[in-house]
Amino acid sequence: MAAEAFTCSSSLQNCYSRSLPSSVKELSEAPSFTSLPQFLVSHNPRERGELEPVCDADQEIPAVDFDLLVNGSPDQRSQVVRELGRACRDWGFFMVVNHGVCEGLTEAMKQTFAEFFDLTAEEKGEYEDDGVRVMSPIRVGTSFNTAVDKVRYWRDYLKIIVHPVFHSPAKPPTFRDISQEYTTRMRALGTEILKGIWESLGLDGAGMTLALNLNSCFQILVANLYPPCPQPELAMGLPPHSDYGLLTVLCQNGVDGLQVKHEGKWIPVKPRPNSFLVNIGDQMEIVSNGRYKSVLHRAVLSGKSTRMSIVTLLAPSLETVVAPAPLLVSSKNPAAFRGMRFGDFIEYQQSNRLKDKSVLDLLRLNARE
Ligand SMILES: O=C(O)CCC(=O)C(=O)O
Ligand SMILES: [Fe+2]
Repeated sequence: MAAEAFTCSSSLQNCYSRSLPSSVKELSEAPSFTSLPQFLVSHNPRERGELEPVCDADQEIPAVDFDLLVNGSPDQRSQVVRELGRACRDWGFFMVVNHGVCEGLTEAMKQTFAEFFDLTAEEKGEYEDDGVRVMSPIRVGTSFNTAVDKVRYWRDYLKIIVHPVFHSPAKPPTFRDISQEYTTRMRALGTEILKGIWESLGLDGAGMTLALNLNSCFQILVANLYPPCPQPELAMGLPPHSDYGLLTVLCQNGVDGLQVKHEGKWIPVKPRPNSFLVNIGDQMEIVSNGRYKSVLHRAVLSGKSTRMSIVTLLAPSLETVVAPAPLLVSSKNPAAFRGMRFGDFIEYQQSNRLKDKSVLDLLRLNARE
């Protein structure tokens, strides 16, 4: 496919109903598509002087034993809580092992997402993301937000708000049951991890649900699809960003691509069988008064394989005004952020370009960061 013909379609933007490629998946599958049109060139490491990844293994990434956290003796729990605290402080992300979520469920979730992405453009078009109604419960699209992106990222997505009200696309027929079970398990897992993190800050774990209105927490399920890219070094799946929630639980399909910034360097995170990767989000940085920082990460591409990641993001209810926990604020540690209603934070984050920690940065109260 000629780059020009593709470009003038203004495609990947509003063309699900037309006979043009409507996704990077479709584009990637076109036999004659061999080079990227300019609007998909989103990465030039030399120009940006970015640091290249330096580690080719992730053995240092902390692991947290979920079973010991919830079923261990009080001593074992205290030990895991301390490890959680260290992981949050030093890394902002960690692997969760012994989580008790059956592998069959995670595999079924990946499979049913793959079937969704295989639906026709017309079938998916019902949920097309217009980039403006960013709180629509089900959104399908490409890039991050095509209404504001300067360049297109090489990523197709399906985003579904699953709590406090559960939503599901009608197709494929298995989607509803599988996603309901998966998201319920993820919410339970995430809430227990949040409790451990809360305790590691010296706060009362039992008070967390009330403080963050977690009974009506905001939870979103996102599938990211990164098809093989003909020029992977010139494009990005997702640019460096932090996640907007309290924490994110991620599973991957076995293809490399996630990189996390740690001590100024990009570290590739190898998908580890039967584990979830958890990272701290912006709301946790705010409530912890900057003790636990949200972590920058990005998705790079493969020339050969399709990568899929499934993201569960947990956050306070939309009405919650998120501010530093009062017990973590003192004259020695003044509030580092001003409070903001979470619903306003997410709308702003989703309506603007994805760039580093730009939304959180707007709330900083002093320059000590
Ligand atoms: O694909 C990945 O591994 C990361 C996805 C991600 O960062 C996101 O959806 O926010
Ligand atoms: Fe992310």
